[in-house]
Formats: sequence, structure tokens, C-alpha cells
Amino acid sequence: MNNVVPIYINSLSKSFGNKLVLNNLNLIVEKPSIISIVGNNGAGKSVFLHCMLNFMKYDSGEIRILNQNIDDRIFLRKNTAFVSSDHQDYLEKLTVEEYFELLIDIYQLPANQTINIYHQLSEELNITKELGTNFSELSFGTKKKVQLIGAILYDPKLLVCDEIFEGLDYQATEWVKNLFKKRKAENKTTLFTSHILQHTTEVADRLYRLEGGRLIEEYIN
Ligand SMILES: Nc1ncnc2c1ncn2[C@@H]1O[C@H](COP(=O)(O)OP(=O)(O)OP(=O)(O)O)[C@@H](O)[C@H]1O
Repeated sequence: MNNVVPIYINSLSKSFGNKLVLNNLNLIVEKPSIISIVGNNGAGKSVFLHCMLNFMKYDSGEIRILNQNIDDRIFLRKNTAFVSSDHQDYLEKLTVEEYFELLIDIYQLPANQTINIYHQLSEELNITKELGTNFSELSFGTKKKVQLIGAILYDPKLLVCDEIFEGLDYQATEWVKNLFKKRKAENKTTLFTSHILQHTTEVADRLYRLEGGRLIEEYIN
């Protein structure tokens, strides 16, 4: 029996000064699935994802990912991946290939096999020419592709993507949707934010709107 709850968030609050961004927000994802969050600019989607993955401090609430409290940051980093909407500070000065090599070391992945996989994925996503380029010099969409490939290499149980479809071409968009579905078939959870409702409704099992600092479930036809 699978008792692992991918996401459990109870009464999460976060403010900046006197500006309350997350207001007793709750989210329970009880089984591997594809979850989407939409919301207006400034609604708090990115702040929510950063708190959830312990990249940002929050004021109060309880967050458990895959049954573990997020204070266990090593567990969190091993079992989750974050594809940010624009940059990843620690990546900026690495080339794409250096980043993938670093992941092989950190996650103790089988080197030859993983090198073959990232070359294959780089071809599929049309970024082979960028393997020697510094992350900071890549285009918006390419940065997302690189982070996605990095995530696939260590195959986390929870993949979190911020504004994933923005900046991706048609082919990459379809590729990402297939990736999310494949992950679900393998009992892994994906949570993504997006402004593009069409992609959201095509792929998500559950859709939430972040509004007034809380998540409100919307129904997908
Ligand atoms: N480090 C920070 N310091 C102060 N305010 C912040 C900080 N980060 C975010 N905010 C504020 O929190 C609110 C939510 O921002 P957030 O980036 O989470 O919105 P979002 O829903 O992701 O928006 P978008 O769709 O435009 O990306 C905004 O009002 C923003 O100005």
C-alpha cells in the first residue's frame, strides 16, 4: 500500500512587511498526480512555491512533502526538483554541460548512462548547441529546458515548475505535457503554475486558483 502523501500544507501564511501574500493556505495532494495553479500577476504563486520547497522562510503553517517535514532539506533536495520561471542563482556561472555533470556527482548517478541520457534529451529539446554555453547567457525558454533535463536526470518524486509553458515553443510544450503524463503513470507528482489555461486543462488532474492568499479548487471539464 502506498501511504506517501506527496503534498500536505496546512494553514501556510507568508507576508512581506504588512503585505499578506499567503493567508492560511491549505493544499493536500494525497496521491501522485498532476496539479496546476493559476492566478493573477502578483497573486503569490512564486512565493508559494518557494515556501513549499523551503527556498523562502514563511511566517506560520505546516508543510510536509512526501511525508517529511521540509526542515529535512537534504531529503527535500533529493526527492524534489524546481524549474524556476527565469533563473537559478547557483546555475548562472555554469555551462549547461557542467550543470549536468554536477548533478551526476551530487546525486551519484551512473556517469556513462546519464551522459547518454542528457545528450538524448538535449537532442529531443533541440539544445545540443547550447551544452557549452553559460546558463546566464541562455534564452528564457532554453533555461527552462535545461532545468527540466536536469530534473529528469535524477527523476524526483515531486517536480515543481513555475510558469512552465511560458517561453516554450510548440514542440517543447508537447514534450513537457508528455513528460508530466509519463511521470504520473510512474506514480510521481508534478505541480506547475501557468497563465496558459489551455495547457493546464489539457494535462492537469486538479486545478487551483490562488486568490486572496488561498487556493481555491476549480473544476476542469
Ligand atoms: N522578496 C520579496 N519582497 C517583497 N515582496 C515580495 C517579494 N517576493 C514577492 N513579493 C510580493 O509578493 C507578491 C506575490 O508575488 P509572486 O511573485 O509570488 O506573484 P506571482 O503570482 O508569481 O505573479 P506572476 O504571475 O506575475 O509571476 C507580490 O506582490 C510581490 O511583489
